[in-house]
Amino acid sequence: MIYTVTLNPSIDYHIWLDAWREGEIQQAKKERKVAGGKGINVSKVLGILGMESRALGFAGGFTGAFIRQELEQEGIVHQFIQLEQESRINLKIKAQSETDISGVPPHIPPEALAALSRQLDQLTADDVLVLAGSLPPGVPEHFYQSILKRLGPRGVRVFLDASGKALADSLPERPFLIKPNHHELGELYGVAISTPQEAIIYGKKAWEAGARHVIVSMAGQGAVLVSDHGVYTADIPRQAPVNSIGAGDSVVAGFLYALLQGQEIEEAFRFAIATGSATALSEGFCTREKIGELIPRITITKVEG
Ligand SMILES: Nc1ncnc2c1ncn2[C@@H]1O[C@H](COP(=O)(O)OP(=O)(O)O)[C@@H](O)[C@H]1O
Ligand SMILES: O=P(O)(O)OC[C@H]1O[C@](O)(COP(=O)(O)O)[C@@H](O)[C@@H]1O
Repeated sequence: MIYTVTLNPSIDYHIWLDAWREGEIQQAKKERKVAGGKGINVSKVLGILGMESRALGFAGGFTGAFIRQELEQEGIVHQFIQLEQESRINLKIKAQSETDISGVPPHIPPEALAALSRQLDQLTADDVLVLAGSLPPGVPEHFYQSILKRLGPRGVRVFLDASGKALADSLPERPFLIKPNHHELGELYGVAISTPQEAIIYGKKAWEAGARHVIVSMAGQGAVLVSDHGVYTADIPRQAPVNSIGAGDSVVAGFLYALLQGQEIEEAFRFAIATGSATALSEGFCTREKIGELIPRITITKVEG
């Protein structure tokens, strides 16, 4: 079974304005409220691809009830631990440019954290675990690292989408995949990364530090992959994004799906990037049709190894 963990899920409240005008009352043109958070998005995209997963994490209040209900409507099995405090609401304002405001997260009490750890302790070598997204208050910064330490030696493959210290500390525990974007990878090494060549240099450092596959996503510039199988770049068709929310999560889901389908690394990377781009070029998430359309338009080049 694939388990996704979203410690800090949200209602993503997307709102479209003609233009952002500070200090004024404005009428929205359109709005959309969806269950969000990185692990949840991975479960949703796996669902679109026809692959079952189980969503874990914490959820509370009316926002938590909304998140659970939406997952049920989409046929995604979940086992969220109930919180007394409300899950957050993240605002995504689409005007001349996109502005994201992340809501205040709930505090996670120790007993909720212990309940999640008990769920994760049931996993075996047949399972894949996706740990994705920010850590709400109450969750120690080394939480992802400690899960990797416990489950890695049992043969559980862990896909990790984290940033900052939570990512840095996890690298020696050999996560199967990490997927920082170029800003997050730059932050990890205290540099600014703006080209695929630079992403390769620092992606290799993360690989040397222990991550077995490093996909550095670079929004409209595509991505690079550093792995035991070599170093690859993915060039994508240049187009203005329709929606970039969830594009990174779609890359993680696409890579996981393709590998479990038995695809070789190069084709799995192509599929992952097609999945990310299909989401970036759609209003909601990718569709199978859009992914199929994009696959032949993505150029994968093996640059080393
Ligand atoms: N403008 C775009 N055109 C085509 N694909 C895009 C665009 N923006 C993002 N993507 C796709 O989505 C992937 C993830 O985007 P990115 O913004 O790097 O991730 P994150 O959402 O984690 O910040 C990219 O590798 C690319 O495949
Ligand atoms: O847990 P974080 O890092 O605050 O991210 C949560 C936000 O990221 C998302 O999962 C989207 O992530 P990506 O755009 O990186 O794929 C949103 O649904 C959510 O609002």
